[in-house]
Amino acid sequence: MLSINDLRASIEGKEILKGINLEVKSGEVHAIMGPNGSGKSTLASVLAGREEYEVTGGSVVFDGKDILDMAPEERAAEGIFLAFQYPVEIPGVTTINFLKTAVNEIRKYRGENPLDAAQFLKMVREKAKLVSMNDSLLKRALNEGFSGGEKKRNEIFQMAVLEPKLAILDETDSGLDIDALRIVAEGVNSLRSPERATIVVTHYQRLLDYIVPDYVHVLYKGRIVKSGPKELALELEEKGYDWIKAEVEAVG
Ligand SMILES: Nc1ncnc2c1ncn2[C@@H]1O[C@H](COP(=O)(O)OP(=O)(O)OP(=O)(O)O)[C@@H](O)[C@H]1O
Repeated sequence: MLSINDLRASIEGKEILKGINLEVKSGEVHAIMGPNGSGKSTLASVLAGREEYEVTGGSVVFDGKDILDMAPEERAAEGIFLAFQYPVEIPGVTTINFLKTAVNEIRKYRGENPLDAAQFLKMVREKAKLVSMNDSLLKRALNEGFSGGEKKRNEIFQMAVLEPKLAILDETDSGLDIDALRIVAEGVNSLRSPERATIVVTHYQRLLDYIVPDYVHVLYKGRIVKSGPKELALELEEKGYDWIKAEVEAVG
């Protein structure tokens, strides 16, 4: 589904990603961990097409198409969802209207008819139930005055409504409490299916107790320096990152 080859990216002339290689197949959940400043959020942002980052080499192929030349909206329409670390507030636009526009833009891109109000509401009610989203939040302006946990739930709800093929969750610095961890985990698990995949970027080993990943990767100095099964996250929790750093330095 997703094939990242020798991906390099810079910000303000500084190279942050120094040759990332990663294969994600449908049905899989991949966790990306690593010390502070290793490039995790940069990777998530580059995959989502955020413009501050300059891609200086490599390729990212999603469902057979190179996405690096696509605008973020096109990537979304192709089925990639990035839950932003700090979701934006849009005063005056309700969550539900925002989502209706987003869903219908994606349908248009795919050559499908837009959903009418009744069809959309029916779908939204089902999804809201799935992620225990409170009705009153849907009618409030997008993210305005939402607590951290409410924003998080809203983000996961957006993901449920948009039904992405690939969800990229960046939870490196989002201050998740136990409830928010559960919200994220339940959302991801409820969307787990053989046709979809998830990449979860996180510092929280605990999150991986709830979202059990198929693979764990450690990013360090802009490269994936170690990959392993879910047990690798436990080993990291116990031993920290120093042993991995030492291994990398020893190899040069
Ligand atoms: N806008 C920016 N301007 C300059 N440097 C940046 C910018 N954004 C990121 N960087 C640098 O890129 C490097 C990687 O940052 P990134 O946020 O991707 O790391 P991370 O692995 O997600 O870190 P953390 O675990 O601390 O969230 C850091 O050294 C950071 O200072």
